[in-house]
Amino acid sequence: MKITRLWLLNFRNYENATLDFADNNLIVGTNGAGKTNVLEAIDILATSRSKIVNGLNKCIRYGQPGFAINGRFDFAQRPSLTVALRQERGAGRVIKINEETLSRASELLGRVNSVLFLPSDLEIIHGQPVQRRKYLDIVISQAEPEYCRALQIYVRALKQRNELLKNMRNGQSGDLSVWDAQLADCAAQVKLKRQEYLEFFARETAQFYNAMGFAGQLTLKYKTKTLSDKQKNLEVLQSSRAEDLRFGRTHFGPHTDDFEVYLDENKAAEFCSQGQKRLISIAFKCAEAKIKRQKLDDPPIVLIDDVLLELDLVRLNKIIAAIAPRSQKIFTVTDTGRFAPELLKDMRIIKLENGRLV
Ligand SMILES: Nc1ncnc2c1ncn2[C@@H]1O[C@H](COP(=O)(O)OP(=O)(O)OP(=O)(O)O)[C@@H](O)[C@H]1O
Repeated sequence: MKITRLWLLNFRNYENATLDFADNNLIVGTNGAGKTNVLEAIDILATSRSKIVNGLNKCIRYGQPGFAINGRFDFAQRPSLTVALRQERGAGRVIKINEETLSRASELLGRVNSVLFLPSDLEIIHGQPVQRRKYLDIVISQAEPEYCRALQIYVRALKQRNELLKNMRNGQSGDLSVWDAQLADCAAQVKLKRQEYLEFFARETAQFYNAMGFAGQLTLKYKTKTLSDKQKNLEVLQSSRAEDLRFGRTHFGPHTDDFEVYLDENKAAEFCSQGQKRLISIAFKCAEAKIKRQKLDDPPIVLIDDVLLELDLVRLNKIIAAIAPRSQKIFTVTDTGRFAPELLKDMRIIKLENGRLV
């Protein structure tokens, strides 16, 4: 799929702008011109969230009551799609696909297929467990929207159980069994999917890392106590009630999962250089693109914010070819000098200045 037109109203530093895209695009502008904001907006149309800030209110142009983003997406084999997202300060999102309002934001998942490369992807390697879980959960949810539903039920049940544990700790009576049953079931579903996707990531990141021309064996370790069997999860939840009651929270379940990345048996977060971590995070994104290409049966739109540009051109070319041979690509750069003429040949150059096309 590809995005052909993006319209931004009061989004970040854009008052009102329309951008048209070709198959290969290079967004050029000085620091702060609004290049990343364009990629963020496209990614919001895919996930209904920002990967850069928590909460869409922060994306509203300063002093304005709300923003709107509108994207038109074309497919090789299907009719085009218009996705519109409007956010008013303090109110929820309204999302429309082809003018029809969605009742839940999660209905958007899987409709727009994109992969966003950001400098902050390094956090996959050395960030907190919650950031890795979030990354994995978003990828799986986009590829398999049913996963998102199991996860939402899990998160809601966990919140209710923790609430009840706190009340019971304060002397109120309560029955944990309803929440235990829901948690045990969803925990098994979440665990199985995370395991499946981490196995895929393990295989693919190792291959992409070596294909970029770097030596070393990349491996992943899924750190979880959650079990694939709901009955066994239920037994653990029941047997850990005393401890949960003492602390007023649930200790067991996929909300405590994590995964670690190793390069030649050394933990990447502690052992690897910044450059190596950057390359490993790029390998993750390449694997993500492959997952989406396979699961969603359509090459994802590849959005690359500066990050790959530290690499030499031979590697850059290799990566671009490996990520998505048939994908639409949108790069951002501060100047075109980094790009060899042969790479620039087929690119649409989009010049930006202070949130305006020039
Ligand atoms: N909510 C907002 N309202 C108005 N302007 C905003 C808002 N959020 C961010 N900005 C502005 O957007 C600009 C940053 O845009 P962006 O991150 O897209 O820049 P960039 O071109 O990618 O820069 P760099 O090359 O440094 O990464 C800054 O000038 C910032 O002040």
